[in-house]
Amino acid sequence: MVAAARAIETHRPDALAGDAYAEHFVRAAGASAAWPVRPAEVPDGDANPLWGRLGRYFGLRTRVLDDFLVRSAHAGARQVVLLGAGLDARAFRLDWPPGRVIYEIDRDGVLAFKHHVLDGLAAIPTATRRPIAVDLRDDWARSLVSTGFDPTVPTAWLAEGLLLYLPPAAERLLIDTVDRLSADGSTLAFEVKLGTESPEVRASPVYAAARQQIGIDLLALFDGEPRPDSVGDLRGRGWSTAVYTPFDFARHHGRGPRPEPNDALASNRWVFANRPGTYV
Ligand SMILES: C[S@@+](CC[C@H](N)C(=O)[O-])C[C@H]1O[C@@H](n2cnc3c(N)ncnc32)[C@H](O)[C@@H]1O
Repeated sequence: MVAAARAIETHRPDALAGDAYAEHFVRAAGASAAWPVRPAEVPDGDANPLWGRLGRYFGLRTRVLDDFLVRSAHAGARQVVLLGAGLDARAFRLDWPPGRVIYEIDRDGVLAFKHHVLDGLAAIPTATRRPIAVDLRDDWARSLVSTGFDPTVPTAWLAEGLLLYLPPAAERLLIDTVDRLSADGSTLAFEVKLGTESPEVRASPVYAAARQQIGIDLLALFDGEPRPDSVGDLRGRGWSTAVYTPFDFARHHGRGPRPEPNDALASNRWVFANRPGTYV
C-alpha cells in the first residue's frame, strides 16, 4: 500500500518524493486494477480517503524522512539502518555521500520479494547495501553486528511505519538496542500513534475505504496494546527529541493532508532524536 502511494506521489505534478521502483513492487505483488499507481487512476482523486488523503500522507512522510536521512548522512552518519525496511528503495534512489553503508532489516519473505523485483530491474544501489532477514521481535542486534555494523561510528536509524505493528516488548527492545548501538552523533526518526483510536476515528472514512477498495482492515494490523513511552525513554537515556505532527510538515510544504474531524492521522507523531555529539 505504501509502495502504491509512493508510485502515485512520484507522478503528481507537485511530487514531494520520487520513487521509480514503487510501481514495480505494486505490479509484481499482483495487485489488481483496483490498486492505482498513477494519480489519474485514483477514483475521485484527492477526495479519495485512501489514495488521495492517506496517499498524500505517505508521500509527505517519504519526503520528510528522505530529508532526515540525507541530512544525517551529510552531518556525519556513516551507516543507515532501515528498521522494517519493507519496500523502501532509499538505498537505490537517494544521492548518498560516498562510503555510506545501508542496512535493511525486515522479515525473510519481504526481503525475498523485494530482491526478486529489484533483480528483475537490474537495480544498482547508490550506497553499500546489506539486507538482514530477521524478526525484530527477536535478538536482531546480533544479526546486525555480525553483518558488519560498527557501533563506534555515528548511525542514522529509521523506523518508518513500523512501531504501530510491533508488540510493546519489541518496541522497548528496539529503543534499547538503538541506544546501546549508537555512537555519539547518531540520529533516529520514528513514527508513533498516540494511544488507540477512538470509536469515532475507527469509523473514519480512511479505514472504511481501505476495507472497501483493497480489502484490508488496517485497524486489525495495528498492535492494540498500550504503547510504551519511547520518547520519554530516549530522553531519560540522554537523547534530545523533537516531536511533530504530520500537519506541521504539510504546512511547511504547502499542501495536504490537513486536519479534519475524527481524523485517523490526528494521533500520528513523527519523532526525531539525536544522541549528543551532533545536531541534525
Ligand atoms: C508498513 S511497512 C513500512 C515499510 C517501510 N518502512 C516503508 O515505510 O516503506 C512495515 C514493515 O515492517 C515490517 N515488520 C513488521 N513487523 C516486523 C517484525 N516483527 N520484524 C521485522 N519486520 C517487521 C513489515 O514486514 C513491513 O515491511
